Amino acid sequence: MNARERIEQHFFNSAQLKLSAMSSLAPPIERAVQHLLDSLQHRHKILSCGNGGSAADAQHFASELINRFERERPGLPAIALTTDTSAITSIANDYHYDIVFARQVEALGSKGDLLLAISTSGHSTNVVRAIEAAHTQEMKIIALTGGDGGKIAPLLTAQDVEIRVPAHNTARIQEVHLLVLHCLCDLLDHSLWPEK
Ligand SMILES: O=C(CO)[C@@H](O)[C@H](O)[C@H](O)[C@H](O)COP(=O)(O)O
Ligand SMILES: [Zn+2]
Repeated sequence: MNARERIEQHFFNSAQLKLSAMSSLAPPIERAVQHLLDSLQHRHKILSCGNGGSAADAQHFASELINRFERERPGLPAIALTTDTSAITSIANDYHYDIVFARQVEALGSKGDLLLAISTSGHSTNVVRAIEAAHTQEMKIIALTGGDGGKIAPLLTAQDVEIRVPAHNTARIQEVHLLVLHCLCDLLDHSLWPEK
């Protein structure tokens, strides 16, 4: 394949996955919005985490809540657990990288808050540990996963929501995760501030 063909293949595969995943992902996305609304309407907050590209997604979502998505509205409470390099480096240095998010969940999370946990494989140990810590704090989970859901899927309870992209390629899964996050932002805006 030449460069042009490779580019076209990426566009095609990404678009095809998004369309084929639409009907299976819409119901868990709707449930996730209900969880977000429940937390935000009761003045609780959203914590988000992930590694690599998913760290960027966790920050992307938190910034869209704190600042804005497409509509003028008040800021919403969200904290990306990927941004405080002093906290992350000291936790990893003094204890272990596996608990960089869990420690922050213990410190910042409380009952009624939500954890947005993002892992394309479902196998990142620090995300798994964050979910366990969130359950201890009586927080619900919205998990964005892929593949077979990895170690995250069996950890989730009936109170949680898993939005699992039916694919195995990390980049393709991330591309759908970003679309899911934008759906969540849009639905939140339209539920909390309906057009008059
Ligand atoms: O963005 C990419 C690949 O597209 C990478 O940075 C990727 O996020 C990293 O390898 C992550 O460590 C993968 O973690 P996970 O999605 O399996 O939890
Ligand atoms: Zn990436």
